[in-house]
Amino acid sequence: MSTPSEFDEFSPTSRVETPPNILGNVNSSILNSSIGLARTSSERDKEATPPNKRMKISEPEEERPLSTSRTHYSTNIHTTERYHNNQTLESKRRHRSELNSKISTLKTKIQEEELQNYQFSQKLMQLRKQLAMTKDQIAELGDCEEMSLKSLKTKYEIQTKELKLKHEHKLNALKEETSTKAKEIIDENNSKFVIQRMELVSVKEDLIKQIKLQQQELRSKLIKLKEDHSKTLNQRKLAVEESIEQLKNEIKQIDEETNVKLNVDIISEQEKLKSLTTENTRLDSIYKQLQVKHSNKESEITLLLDTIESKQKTIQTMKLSFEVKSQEVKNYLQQTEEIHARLALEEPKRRLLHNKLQEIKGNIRVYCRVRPSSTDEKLASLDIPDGELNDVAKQELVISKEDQDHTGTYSNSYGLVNNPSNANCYKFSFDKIFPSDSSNENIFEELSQLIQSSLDGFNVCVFAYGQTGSGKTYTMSNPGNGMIPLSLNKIFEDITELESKGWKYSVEGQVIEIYNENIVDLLATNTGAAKHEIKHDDNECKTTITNTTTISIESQSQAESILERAIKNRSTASTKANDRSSRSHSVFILRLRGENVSNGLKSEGTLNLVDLAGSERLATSQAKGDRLKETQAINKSLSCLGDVIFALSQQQSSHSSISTQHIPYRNSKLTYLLKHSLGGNSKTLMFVNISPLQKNFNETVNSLRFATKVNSTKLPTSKPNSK
Ligand SMILES: Nc1ncnc2c1ncn2[C@@H]1O[C@H](COP(=O)(O)OP(=O)(O)OP(=O)(O)O)[C@@H](O)[C@H]1O
Repeated sequence: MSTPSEFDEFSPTSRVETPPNILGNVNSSILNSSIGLARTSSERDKEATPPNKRMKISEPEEERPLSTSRTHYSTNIHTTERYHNNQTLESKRRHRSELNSKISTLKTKIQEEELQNYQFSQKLMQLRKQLAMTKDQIAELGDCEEMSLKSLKTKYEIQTKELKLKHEHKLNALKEETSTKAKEIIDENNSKFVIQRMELVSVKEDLIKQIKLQQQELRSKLIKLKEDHSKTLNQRKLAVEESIEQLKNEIKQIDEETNVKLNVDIISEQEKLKSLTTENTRLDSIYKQLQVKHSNKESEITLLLDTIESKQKTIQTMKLSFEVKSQEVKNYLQQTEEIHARLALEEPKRRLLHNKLQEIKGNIRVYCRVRPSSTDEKLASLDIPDGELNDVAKQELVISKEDQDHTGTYSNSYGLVNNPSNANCYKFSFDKIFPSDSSNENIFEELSQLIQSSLDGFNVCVFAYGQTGSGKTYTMSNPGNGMIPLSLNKIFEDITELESKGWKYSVEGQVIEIYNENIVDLLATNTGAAKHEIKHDDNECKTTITNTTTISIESQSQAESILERAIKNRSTASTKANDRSSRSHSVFILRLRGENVSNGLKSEGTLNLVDLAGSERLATSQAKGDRLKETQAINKSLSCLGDVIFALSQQQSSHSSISTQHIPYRNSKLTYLLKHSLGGNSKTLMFVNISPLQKNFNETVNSLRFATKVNSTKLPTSKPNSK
């Protein structure tokens, strides 16, 4: 793309706007002349020659091939084709004539153009000539200008010189004039100054006179002032002297007063000094006394030092004897260790003997416990004839519905048994009978041996049987001294004792409740109704309950808190189901696993502590609805318990060590759970709790009958779960 500046140089507008001055024409003529120099001579000739003479226009060339083609077609092509060809030829001819006319008009146009060009070139030449002329004129003008300039210069110089001269003349005249004027002025001023000076001198003299007068006045004034001042000074001096005198008098007075005071002080100080000297003499005497004491003490110290020396000697002798004693202790300890080792060796023997003793006592033991009465209600007659053992090593209990005066004890024998006519009089015999005044601790003495058996690897089952309110829970779970807390106490005591014999024990606990033949986990943290199934390993004589909480018990205190938790959970359930605790069996299961690191012996025993549901009969309880269902479930499970124990006794009486007799464990959840704690490898203790009240007589008799049935059973000789 061309820039506007390049384009504007040749545009018609730029030509119109350019002013037609001489310089512009000169430039264009110079331009044209330079262009003219660059052109060849032939080109210049062409420009000089008119275009119509120069151009040679040739005829159109289509004419010639048309005549040759026509002769060619006239011989070879068909007539119709020729007609068509003629037609086309005609149209082509017309077209050619049109074209020819167009060409001729174009030619005339070209000629016109060339003519115009020629005219333009002529004009250009004229302009070039004009330009050359103008150049010459300019040169002439330049020369003229130079000449005039020179003349002007000389003129200027002459005029300047003339002017300078004139100026100098004027200046000189002015100078002279000014100097005369100045002289005149100076002279004038000088005369004025002289006059003024004269005047001033006279003024000065006047002034000096005045000053002198004033000085005299001032001097006289000063003398007067000095006189006045000396007078006042004298007066003041006198006044000051007077005041000094006064002050001196005052000082004298003060001096006198101070002297008096000082005298008084000196007297008092002297008195003090006197008292101090007396004190000093007193202290002197004390010091003397102390010196005496000190000498006494010194003699005491020497005595003490002597005793210390003798004591040190005795310490020395004691040290020697201590060394001898410590050696003896070491020997004793060694002996103790040996004894312990021997004890560990003797332990299996001890276990065997202990078990034999338990067997002698009976693998099923029944203890009867009479609850104390707390009301004024009528009591039945209960007689425990002095607690003596009968010919089968049992204690007897005579019970009669006969009225008894409320004496609070049952130790009297009424001779009721000797009266066979008395239909309401019954005699029972058990392994042990605990009267109402027996404490839980007394009862536990009998149970503790079975705890030892459970640690030795036997399955032990402790029941509390009896009607509601007969004291089962009190016997089993009374906080602090129930059979369960005391058993736990005993277990942890024995475990620590057995540690010295090389035994290490682990204790696991579960607490469940059987209510309406359903198992409830009393240690569960969530209240969800998990299903519990009882499973047995008959080879290992082990029983497990699915989905129940098993807690590893490390200490007595932990065991107590577990028991508390179970009791709390049981009471919660009880509240929900209207005193359910009386109508459910609760079972505290303790698994005791022991291992002797010295001899590799292992033992595993289970201790089941069972608080059975109240055993009252349907007729007595007159239960209906849910209560009836509960009572039926209880009765069923309790009678199943009786059946199982009976079957076991039958098995025992057949003298068969191999289990051929069917034992109906499966008939109730309770018996099925206690399968391995009732038969075979087990020891059973049943507490039959009875009420002393006359109104409970029938239930008491029933309980005693059930207990008698159990007591008559002897389980086969058992072996511990030891490996
Ligand atoms: N030997 C006893 N000495 C003192 N109080 C006792 C004794 N035995 C029972 N009691 C008291 O008698 C009441 C009933 O006892 P307990 O609750 O133990 O009976 P229970 O047989 O467990 O009854 P339930 O079957 O309803 O659970 C309780 O208040 C208990 O403290």
